[in-house]
Amino acid sequence: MKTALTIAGSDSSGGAGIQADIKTMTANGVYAMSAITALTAQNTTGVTDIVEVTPEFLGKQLDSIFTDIYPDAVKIGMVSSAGLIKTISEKLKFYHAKNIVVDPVMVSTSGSKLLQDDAVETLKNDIFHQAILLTPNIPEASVLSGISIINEADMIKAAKIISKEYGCAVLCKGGHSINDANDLLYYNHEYRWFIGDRVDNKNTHGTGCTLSSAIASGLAKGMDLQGSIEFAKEYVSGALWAMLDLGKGSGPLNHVWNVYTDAKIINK
Ligand SMILES: Nc1ncnc2c1ncn2[C@@H]1O[C@H](COP(=O)(O)OP(=O)(O)OP(=O)(O)O)[C@@H](O)[C@H]1O
Ligand SMILES: Cc1ncc(COP(=O)(O)O)c(N)n1
Repeated sequence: MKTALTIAGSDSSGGAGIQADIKTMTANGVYAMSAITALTAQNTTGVTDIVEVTPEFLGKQLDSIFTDIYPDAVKIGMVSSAGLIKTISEKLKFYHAKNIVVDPVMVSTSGSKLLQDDAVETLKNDIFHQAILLTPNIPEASVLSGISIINEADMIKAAKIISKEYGCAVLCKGGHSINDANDLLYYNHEYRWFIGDRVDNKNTHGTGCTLSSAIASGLAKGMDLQGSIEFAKEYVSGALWAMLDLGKGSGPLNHVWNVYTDAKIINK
C-alpha cells in the first residue's frame, strides 16, 4: 500500500485540516499518517481557538513517521508560525522527503486567520522551494505574487510569478471565482487549465485541504503531476455533488462518495 503524510492542523468538526486529509487519502486507497501542527476548536461556523504544538513536539512526530513508515508523498496544510515552519523545513530536508504538495493556508472559509503575518516570509523562504506543487486559492495567490487577481489572465500572471520565484509548479485554484471552478496550473513556462463546472453547493468547508491531499494521494500512487491534479479535481467535484448538508454554516464535503454506494446521493 502506498503511503502519504499530512502535516496540518486538526479541525474538530472534521471537515478540513488533518481530518479531511486522512479521509481523502483513505478513500483513495492510500495509507494516511499525520503530524499535527495545531489543534483548532472549530465548527462549520468558525474557529473559536487555536493551540499550537511546540516545534520540538512537531519534530518528534516527524522523526517517528520518517524513521518507520516512509511517506510516498507529503501534504502540508495549516502551519501557523515561523518556528513550526522551520522545523518542518529541516526535517523534510534531513529525510529527503519527496512529492511535497504545499497548500499555503492563510485564512479559513469562515474568516479566521490561520497563518501569522510574520510566518508568511518563513513559509516562502524555507518551504516553497522544496515543494513539487503549491496550491494557493485566489486570495493566497494574490498575496504571494503581489498582484490583484480579477480575471483568468491575472491567475496566469500570478501563477507564473510564484512559479518563477520558487522553482515549482503552481496550481491557482478557482473556487473563489463566481461563474466556474477552473484551476490554473503553471510550470516550466507552460500553463494548463483544469476545467470544473461550478457545483451549486454552499457546503465548501475543506475543499482546498481535500484537493491538495487528493493530489498527494495521486502522487503517492505513482501518477504524474497533471494526472494527479485531474484525478483530485474529479474527486473534489464528486464530493461536492454528493450534497452532504451538515452543520449551521459552510458544511463539510462527502469524502466517501466514491467508496460507499449508500453515500452516493449524487444530484447531478
Ligand atoms: N462550488 C464549487 N464547485 C466546483 N468546484 C469547486 C467549488 N468550490 C471550490 N471548488 C474546487 O475546489 C478546489 C479548492 O478550491 P478553493 O479555491 O475553494 O480552495 P480553498 O479556498 O483553498 O479551499 P478552502 O475552502 O478549503 O480554503 C478547487 O479545485 C476548486 O476549483
Ligand atoms: C485546521 C484547518 N486547516 C485548514 C482550514 C482551511 O479550510 P477552509 O478554508 O475550508 O476553512 C481550516 N479551516 N482548518
